[in-house]
Amino acid sequence: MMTQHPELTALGWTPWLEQHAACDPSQSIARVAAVDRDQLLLVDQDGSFRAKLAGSFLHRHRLSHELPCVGDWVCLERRPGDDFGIVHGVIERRTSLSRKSAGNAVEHQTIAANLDSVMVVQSCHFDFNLKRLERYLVMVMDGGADPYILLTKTDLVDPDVLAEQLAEIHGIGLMAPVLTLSNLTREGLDDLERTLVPGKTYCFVGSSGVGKSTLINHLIDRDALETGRVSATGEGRHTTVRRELIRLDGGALVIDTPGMREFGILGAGYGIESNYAEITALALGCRYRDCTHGGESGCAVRAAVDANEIAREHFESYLKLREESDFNQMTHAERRKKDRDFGRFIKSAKKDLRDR
Ligand SMILES: Nc1nc2c(ncn2[C@@H]2O[C@H](COP(=O)(O)OP(=O)(O)OP(=O)(O)O)[C@@H](O)[C@H]2O)c(=O)[nH]1
Ligand SMILES: [Zn+2]
Repeated sequence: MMTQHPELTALGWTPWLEQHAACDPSQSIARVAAVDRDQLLLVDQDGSFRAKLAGSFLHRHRLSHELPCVGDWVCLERRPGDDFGIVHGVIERRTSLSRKSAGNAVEHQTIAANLDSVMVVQSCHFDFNLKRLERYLVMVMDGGADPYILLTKTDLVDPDVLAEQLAEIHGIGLMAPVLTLSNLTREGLDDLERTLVPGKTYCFVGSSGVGKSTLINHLIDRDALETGRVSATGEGRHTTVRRELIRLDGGALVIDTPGMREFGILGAGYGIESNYAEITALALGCRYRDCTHGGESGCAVRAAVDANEIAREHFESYLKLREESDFNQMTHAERRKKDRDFGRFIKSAKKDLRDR
């Protein structure tokens, strides 16, 4: 049954989610604002409330990435007078940001879901590093969100240094929009705020100390910070859950989780792009964000292979690895289907390469 939920638009609800939601007509929809062990803090048009996962849901979903994370949308049952909502399902994620658990290819942890854009933050003072920037951009794009590059602490470097860094970013063909700012002088803060679209969801990733917290504090005013803390008394105990999905005064949504902060360190061991840095860097220059390099127009990777700037075998092994990586991130049903489709695609991509 198709229902519209205009009341949820301000929280990030979209037609795509509407199409992919498979909630029971008796269930309502809410977004996950924080996860606190076995409890969830949810928000809907009426405000925030707590919820727990239905036993049947836990029984069916044992992998960590199948459990709700901040930014997820869930189907729930909520009876008047109940302290807790009961979550019966997680609505398919449009995008996500995840990291692999060490030593396990299938098990990976989703840090945040349904992000529209991810701002990859580097400080132009000491922290600036193109290779690491590429790695972050690839991780963001792998999860389906649009990347932005944000250089902070512009007050600490000469304008020449900043100009040189911008030239380097453009020089390797990165297509993500670049913003610069100083949390100290607040120069560039207005530009960033203008970039944030109401109803869209953002997060900031980057190494520790680049100024993410300072920036988010600038974006949120004190009032929002206070209301962001939700206290609730239930079952004789008092809990305070720090809300990680924040709605700014301008209407944009920002996800700020501790997991996001660690993302930089833990994400660094990520596999594919370290060996295929040139390819993934080139991929950022492809016309389509979701380019598979399988023959789309404006494909920067194919162009480089054709120009012999990248060895064909190298490209083929990249495709192979990419296939495995994508495969690992899918559900079992998706896998059975994609296994066949992607097999055909790889075959035709290879044949295509040989035929040239
Ligand atoms: N000069 C200058 N200092 C800044 C700027 N932004 C942040 N800082 C300082 O840099 C230090 C680290 O800033 P944070 O906001 O805590 O950095 P973070 O990225 O949130 O770090 P984690 O919370 O560890 O991930 C603090 O002492 C800030 O005051 C800036 O634009 N210019
Ligand atoms: Zn391409």
